[in-house]
Amino acid sequence: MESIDIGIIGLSVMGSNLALNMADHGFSVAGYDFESSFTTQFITDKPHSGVQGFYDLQEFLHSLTKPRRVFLMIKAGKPVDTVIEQILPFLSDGDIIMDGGNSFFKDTQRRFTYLSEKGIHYFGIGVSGGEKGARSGPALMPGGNIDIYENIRPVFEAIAAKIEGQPCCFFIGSDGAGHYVKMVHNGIEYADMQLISEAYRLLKYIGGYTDLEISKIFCQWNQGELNSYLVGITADILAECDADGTPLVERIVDCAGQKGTGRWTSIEALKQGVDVSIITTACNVRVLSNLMIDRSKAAELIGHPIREHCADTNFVEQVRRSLYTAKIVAYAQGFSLYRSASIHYGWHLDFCKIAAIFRGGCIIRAQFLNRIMTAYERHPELSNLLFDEFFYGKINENQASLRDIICLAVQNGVAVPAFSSALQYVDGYCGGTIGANLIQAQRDYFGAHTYQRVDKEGSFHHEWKEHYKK
Ligand SMILES: NC(=O)C1=CN([C@@H]2O[C@H](COP(=O)(O)OP(=O)(O)OC[C@H]3O[C@@H](n4cnc5c(N)ncnc54)[C@H](OP(=O)(O)O)[C@@H]3O)[C@@H](O)[C@H]2O)C=CC1
Ligand SMILES: O=C(CO)[C@H](O)[C@H](O)COP(=O)(O)O
Repeated sequence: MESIDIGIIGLSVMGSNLALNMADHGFSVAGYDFESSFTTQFITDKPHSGVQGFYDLQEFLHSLTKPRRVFLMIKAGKPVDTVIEQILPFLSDGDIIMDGGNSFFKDTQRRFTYLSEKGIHYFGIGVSGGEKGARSGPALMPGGNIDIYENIRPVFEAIAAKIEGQPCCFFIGSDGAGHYVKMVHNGIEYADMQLISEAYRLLKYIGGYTDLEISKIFCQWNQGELNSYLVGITADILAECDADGTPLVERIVDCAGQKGTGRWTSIEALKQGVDVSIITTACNVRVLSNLMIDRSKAAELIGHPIREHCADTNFVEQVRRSLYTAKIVAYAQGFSLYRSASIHYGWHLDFCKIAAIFRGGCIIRAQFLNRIMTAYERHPELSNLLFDEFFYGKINENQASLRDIICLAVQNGVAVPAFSSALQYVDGYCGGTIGANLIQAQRDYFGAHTYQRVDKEGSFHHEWKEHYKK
């Protein structure tokens, strides 16, 4: 025994496919799942000479070469703590536990410290790419102790997606940095999906296009600057029909779940004082989508404009430009949060490398990540992507389309909260004053919170006539 390179606990969608990917790259893999039928299914449905299934936890851990490398690919949250406690008695000094699930980064920081004190090394590894990515090349975001990273680097670089020959995997930073980067990746994923969904609804309800026609439009868009995994799969999805020929998407309930990473991004951004309004909007839409009964009640009570198919010949192009522009803003917001977190947590995040690894394997892979890389290569300290010449150039080029499309949507009662949020961000950022002078005055009026002046340094309080009159 003691000869297997790496052990994976959790043989569901992700764990089983990552195990096969590792085995394809010449690593011997031990697989274990607390549900024995998963192990049986794993070794019978997907047999591989490099993979061995185990039914006994102790045997599984004893099969691993020391220092042991144990990769957890299980449900995030309490199960990770439970499994860590279950395996700890069988581990020795210097062994390595890696958590590849979507764990909250603060849990990863806590586990990192807890296990370090016990002589166990801990890595939080962001994994993106879903089932297919796990099998043939995900994007990987490892965070932990850089001195130990060399011990696991060969495995992860081997199995990661490759772009221009480079693995979509690099050491992100200490303790929870890898999971943080994955969390915001998912936040951006929520925003991107919501924007695409709004573009679809515009094309459908204002453009009057059928699902199949919209699939072709997305297919066309995927050939240009919007080229991305999510635009590509949207084209596929819209072309898919149910048994009777009805577009399948029409048969799917208008209600979407969330496991938490988008919401965490939004909460974290509020704590950091960073505006990620498009991500927050996308979370809110998922929340609203779940209020099915309330939504139908509201639809009966509150009148709605009659929708017209009022698109002109330029309409599709205007929606495309709007989607591209709003997408730029969403990524700019996500990367602003990286910047703030990098300073706050002392992670020294490399934004260019983060954009680079997102180009392959992951759900938000997109051609325009090359533009983000270029922007950070040009200006590593860029405080907001919108200050890069390519991106502000695109906003200048396309903002008229975004405004026109939002007006059309508002007039027709087609909700486009993420498109609107993108424009509000741009207008708030670039439109001169945003009304905070009046807010300062109000705070000083009711709470004597003081205000700052444009013509003098310092803090001032005013004896507001009406407030202080006897
Ligand atoms: N699916 C995806 O596209 C992606 C998922 N992830 C993350 O990867 C992780 C695994 O995802 P996925 O493969 O989809 O599977 P699930 O998120 O459905 O989790 C199922 C796995 O977690 C294990 N598990 C659940 N509860 C416990 C527990 N209390 N103790 C021990 N094990 C437990 C299950 O084991 P058992 O059979 O014993 O119940 C099973 O192996 C999750 O954290 C997920 O968020 C990351 C990227 C993409
Ligand atoms: O991490 C992922 C993709 O990158 C997972 O698919 C995740 O489950 C997506 O988040 P949610 O379930 O909240 O939509």
